[in-house]
Amino acid sequence: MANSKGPTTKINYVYRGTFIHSTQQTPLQILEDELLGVDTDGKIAFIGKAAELDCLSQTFGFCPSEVIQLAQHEFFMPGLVDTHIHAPQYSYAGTALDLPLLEWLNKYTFPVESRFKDLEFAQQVYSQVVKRTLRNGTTTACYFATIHTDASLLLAQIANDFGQRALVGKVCMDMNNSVKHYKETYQESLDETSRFIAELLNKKYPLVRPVVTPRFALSCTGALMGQLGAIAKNNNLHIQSHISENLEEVKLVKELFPESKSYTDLYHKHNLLTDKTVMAHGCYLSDEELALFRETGASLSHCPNSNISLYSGMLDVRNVLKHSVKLGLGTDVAGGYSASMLDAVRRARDTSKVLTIQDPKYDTLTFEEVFRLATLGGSQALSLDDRTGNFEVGKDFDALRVNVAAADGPIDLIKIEEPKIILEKFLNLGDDRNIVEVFVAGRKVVPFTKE
Ligand SMILES: O=c1[nH]c(=O)c2nc[nH]c2[nH]1
Ligand SMILES: [Zn+2]
Repeated sequence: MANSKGPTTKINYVYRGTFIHSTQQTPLQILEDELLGVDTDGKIAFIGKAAELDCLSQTFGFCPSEVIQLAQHEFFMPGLVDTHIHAPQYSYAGTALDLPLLEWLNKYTFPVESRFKDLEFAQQVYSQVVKRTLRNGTTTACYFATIHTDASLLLAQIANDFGQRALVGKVCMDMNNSVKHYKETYQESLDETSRFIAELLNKKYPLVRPVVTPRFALSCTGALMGQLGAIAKNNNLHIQSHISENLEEVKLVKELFPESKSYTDLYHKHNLLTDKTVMAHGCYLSDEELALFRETGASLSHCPNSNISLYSGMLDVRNVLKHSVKLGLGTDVAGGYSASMLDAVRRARDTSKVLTIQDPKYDTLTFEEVFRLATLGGSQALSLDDRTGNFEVGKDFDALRVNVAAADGPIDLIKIEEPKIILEKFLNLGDDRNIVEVFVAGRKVVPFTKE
């Protein structure tokens, strides 16, 4: 509906066609033959019926002849939100999928991440991952970088240059017994985290923010976790980490921190669970732990490709939702082998179906619900839902223009289909060839204007 207050800024452009998004009330709202106007600040100024064109054009001061009409098989959907992705690991995505988490970290991840001291290497990989994810419709990404401050700042700069909304974390780890050169001292970790935050905030990038990033409990001393919690609190920052991904990890955390009631309690004691915290995985959380997530407002990132690829486990998403814990989807590159959030959508559905195979009474997630997790759910999990996640008036226009019938694309349509079918086909069969334009905060960022 139109903004009753009328225009405060000028309209930059108006699209006419089908808009599909989720709301708190419904996982799938299909708006057919609608008009959506974006103002010069990149915000959604109005959304209303095309039949009201004359009225809207007068209220918002745009010219009806400048309205851009979507084609038959096109629609707009909100940008995809990747709530958990390791940018440096993109360098080996699609390989190294033969080991469970802890062995995988020691054999592949830590040696590769240690190379990001080299800024030229970082520049190459970070440009690739930002471009690849944007092209695949990730308008918001929550990135882990490495322990290297300057390379992490470079990732933030690249995201800003390409116009991606991003949270960027310099990884903190003062414990690593297997790859000894890939860790910091307690003091280095704190000093470099403070430098990272100060330098990144000083850049005043409009869409890129720092996120405090203790890697996980097995990489951080209690003292470091506690201080990182304090830094996040003092600067009102996001926090990200991993939790309860793999049974061996859970067992070791219990042995290393016997005074804590649970893995979740350990993070809670160190001030790491806030309403701006996102924890990846959570496959083995108890109901009591989920209740603590709910109480603190912390969220989970479900990374189904990674959970299968690293033999970790399967998250019971239905139970997480039942506990009213905020939840988004993540690719978790490179434990997850695909950088595309469309893959995360498919794997989330597959995992839910496997749970139903194991227990036929299990209530499988619908494609509509998974669509919501990949968009609005992700924005809620990152506490960015006041800015993005769906097509509410006042939010930034973060959107994908999708053409399911794109020439040379992966989808064959036999006949004209209704929008719901078209969305389902795109989610299950589509790829970047179907994503003809990507907008972040109203700016067209795909196709790229620079290489
Ligand atoms: O999937 C994961 N990827 C990682 O890099 C990592 N580090 C700790 N725990 C982790 N889990
Ligand atoms: Zn991860």
